[in-house]
Amino acid sequence: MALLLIKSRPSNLTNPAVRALRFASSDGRIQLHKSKGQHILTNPRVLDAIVRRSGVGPSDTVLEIGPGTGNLTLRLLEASRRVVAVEVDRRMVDALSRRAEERGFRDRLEVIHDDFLKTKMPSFDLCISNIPYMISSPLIMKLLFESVRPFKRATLLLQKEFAHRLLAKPGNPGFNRLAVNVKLVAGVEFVMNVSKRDFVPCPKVDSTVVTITPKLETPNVDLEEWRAFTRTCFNTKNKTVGAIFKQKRLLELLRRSEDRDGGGYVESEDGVEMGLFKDRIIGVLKQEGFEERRPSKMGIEELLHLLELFNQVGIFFNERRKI
Ligand SMILES: C[S@@+](CC[C@H](N)C(=O)[O-])C[C@H]1O[C@@H](n2cnc3c(N)ncnc32)[C@H](O)[C@@H]1O
Repeated sequence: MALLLIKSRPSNLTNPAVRALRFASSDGRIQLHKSKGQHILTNPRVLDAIVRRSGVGPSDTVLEIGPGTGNLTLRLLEASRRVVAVEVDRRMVDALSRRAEERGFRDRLEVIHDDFLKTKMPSFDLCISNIPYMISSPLIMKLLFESVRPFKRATLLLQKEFAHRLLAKPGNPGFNRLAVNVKLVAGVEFVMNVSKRDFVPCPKVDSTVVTITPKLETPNVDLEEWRAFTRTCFNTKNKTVGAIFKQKRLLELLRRSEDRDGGGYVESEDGVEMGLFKDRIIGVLKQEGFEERRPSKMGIEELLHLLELFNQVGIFFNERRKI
């Protein structure tokens, strides 16, 4: 029986202009690549605190994204039933596998050698990771919207400013589309700040640990439509939602604008045009150019439903709030 599972796929992260850094680890010298976000968390107190605050228990399967040389992984193996780690760098996969084997953990560790954003999502109870910061947004979207089955919680070490935008309330500076998308399906909580001095090599920015807990019930919404809708709302900087969709006026205009064939365009005060065909919204045209969208299944009723959901996540249509 293969005890240490390593699934492999060639990496496409082969930028020749990569800026490499020298780092002396306990496993020998490994060249760390900034382009892969390789900042190793070395402070044992912080590592222990992350494990403790994650609430991991002996029955949990943990997903770790970007385990690196395994400083966090070994602690997670001590505390959990099983760890599935996804790592893009072959050298890290080897270093981690060696360390896990030395510590007698090899039958409880599965290492997937792949880019997390491209790999098939494994099943897991908890995700606990010091992630590569440059893929933070797509990583969180993948966790929340592509998980095979519901998971309990994700405990993530994020760049401090990024974490604070996720924690921001509607109307606060920094509140962005990712925060809205996350808020629809999950709750985000602050856990602790981590100094940049706790990493080797020392990054330019401090970090923050947050937990992201999926809601037990998610709203009844076509997530693809929701994401297109929030993209429209957040593409127009420094505007309120009310300015983008003047609800009554927009709907009146939409209905009146329909031509003989059932198609038409209307323009809002902010230069946002919506294309209609037989009561279906087929595209959004803005001052900067046409935003490509597949013909939408969304009709006027669905648009109103999305606006209602916006209220539920705390963005009120009629309030003059900046988003
Ligand atoms: C910030 S380091 C964290 C290392 C380790 N978890 C720690 O706490 O010390 C990020 C790790 O993610 C890996 N990585 C970068 N991009 C990745 C991707 N797209 N998929 C999976 N792993 C990735 C890097 O090779 C690196 O090992």
